[in-house]
Amino acid sequence: MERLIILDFGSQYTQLIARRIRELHVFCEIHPYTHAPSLALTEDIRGIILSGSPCSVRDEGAPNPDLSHLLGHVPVLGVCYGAQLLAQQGGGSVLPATIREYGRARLAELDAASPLLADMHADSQVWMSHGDTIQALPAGYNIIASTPEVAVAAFQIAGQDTYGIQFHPEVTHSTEGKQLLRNFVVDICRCEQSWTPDHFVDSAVLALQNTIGPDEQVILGLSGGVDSSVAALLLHRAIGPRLHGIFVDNGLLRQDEFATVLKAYEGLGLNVTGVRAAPEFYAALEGLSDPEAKRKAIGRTFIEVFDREAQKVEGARWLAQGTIYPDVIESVSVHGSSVTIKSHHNVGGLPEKMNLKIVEPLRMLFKDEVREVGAALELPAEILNRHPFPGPGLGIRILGDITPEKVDLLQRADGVFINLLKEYGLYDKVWQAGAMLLPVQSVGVMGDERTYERVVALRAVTSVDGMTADWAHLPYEFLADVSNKIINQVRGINRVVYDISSKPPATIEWE
Ligand SMILES: Nc1ncnc2c1ncn2[C@@H]1O[C@H](COP(=O)(O)OP(=O)(O)OP(=O)(O)O)[C@@H](O)[C@H]1O
Ligand SMILES: O=c1[nH]c(=O)c2[nH+]cn([C@@H]3O[C@H](COP(=O)(O)O)[C@@H](O)[C@H]3O)c2[nH]1
Ligand SMILES: NC(=O)CC[C@H](N)C(=O)O
Ligand SMILES: [Mg+2]
Repeated sequence: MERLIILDFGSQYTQLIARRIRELHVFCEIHPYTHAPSLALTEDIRGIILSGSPCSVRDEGAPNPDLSHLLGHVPVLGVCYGAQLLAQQGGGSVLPATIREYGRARLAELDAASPLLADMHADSQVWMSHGDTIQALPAGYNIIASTPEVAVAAFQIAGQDTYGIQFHPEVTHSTEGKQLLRNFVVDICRCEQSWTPDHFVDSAVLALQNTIGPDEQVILGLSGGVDSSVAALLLHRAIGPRLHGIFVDNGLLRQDEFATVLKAYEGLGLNVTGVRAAPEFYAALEGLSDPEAKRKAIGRTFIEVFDREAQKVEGARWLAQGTIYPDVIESVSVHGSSVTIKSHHNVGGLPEKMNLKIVEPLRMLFKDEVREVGAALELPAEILNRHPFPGPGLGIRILGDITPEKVDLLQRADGVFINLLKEYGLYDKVWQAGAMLLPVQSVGVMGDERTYERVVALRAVTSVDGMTADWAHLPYEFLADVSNKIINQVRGINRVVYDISSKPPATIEWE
């Protein structure tokens, strides 16, 4: 299958480049830049993109992999740091800019004959984010675009399909960025744009059949969420009854979720076992209030439960999970220099004693892509459109330590919120919603009596892929209604607040 490789130098925009390429129906993979020297140019690799970086090429120890076996043999596009690196490796000079450029700039001159810039305009708005600038290009490197501030806004190495650009085509604020990427991917790399959800299904099923031995059984953690359900349908198509789904009641699910989810799976012909393990999770969480400690305890207990269940299935060799790309990105840094935001419960790896290998068919997909694949597999709408719900569940929505009483309180408040969103026809308009139980008590007056009870924060966001999000601008009448119903119906809560933070700087979950 044709693909592009993005070599990641640690830019915050690397994933965005991947998304933009995939929007062009071309598959691409992100690899840490350290893979560059050993990258073998097989026929399926149609082009390479070098990402930006928080480093400066002038820093000692800055990423500086050997690219000589790639340049001239396959189309290469260097973006920002990638462009600076190409210039410096060729013998040009990169220096701190007198004016650092962050944000909007306009191209002033543009070589209309360059295939990279075809159908772009000379005054095109581009987005910049750099402190270094390419002062001098090596011989044989030709400028193809400039801005009033930066002479080398784009260049090409003569006689090669090697390009460098100082601006970021992947952000939507670069108004013709998509055109530039299309020019590179379609005209220069000659990709066929054949990567569609149906194509993904076929190749994923084939890959699973090749990976999983003919007598091997697979255990799959199923949650009722869209990721694991889509993974289940793919695996089911690949290996049929050798797939064994396990849905764990970790005591941190939503109101009535255990029963409703098991029922939804009955209709899909999947073989799913429900395992009630709430006491085990509560025991593991006892006394813990630090968010990362709680996440790790929950992750560990999940593994213990899966392990026990796997031992009941003869021939079980694999543990499948619905891990998707953002889970991976936010939990593990690509090469040690970017920070861990949160440890997602499902990416910690397995203890060796478990003797199971991990299979994650959706590991390279973004959420909206998973939904497209789910639609191609005819996953019922109730699961397909379900809001994401994190594996650690209410455990990371109860700030501080977890007790069954707090879980019960939050389940009821959350239930009121979600049901009302559905009643008002707002559920499908927001990307994710839920309630958080705060470790705060406040004074109220109910029926002329003083109360001193808990606060619930409601969170609803709009998003495309969960990587960035805005708070949902829910109607005031709705907020008034939900606040009133929670306070009247859920004893123990006397105050409701609405979270109006975007991501970044906040995250969607509070822990
Ligand atoms: N209660 C559970 N029982 C079994 N496995 C679970 C449970 N919760 C989560 N998992 C496993 O962890 C993975 C990651 O969870 P995550 O919440 O990211 O995905 P999801 O639940 O499938 O989809 P969504 O993000 O839409 O909720 C799941 O795909 C599933 O394999
Ligand atoms: O399966 C999961 N295991 C986790 O540990 C986890 N933590 C966050 N999330 C979900 O990921 C998305 C982004 O969440 P944050 O903005 O809070 O990082 C949101 O959709 C969150 O609900 C998780 N999902
Ligand atoms: N966005 C980037 O790649 C920045 C590269 C380098 N850190 C600079 O400031 O010039
Ligand atoms: Mg989930």
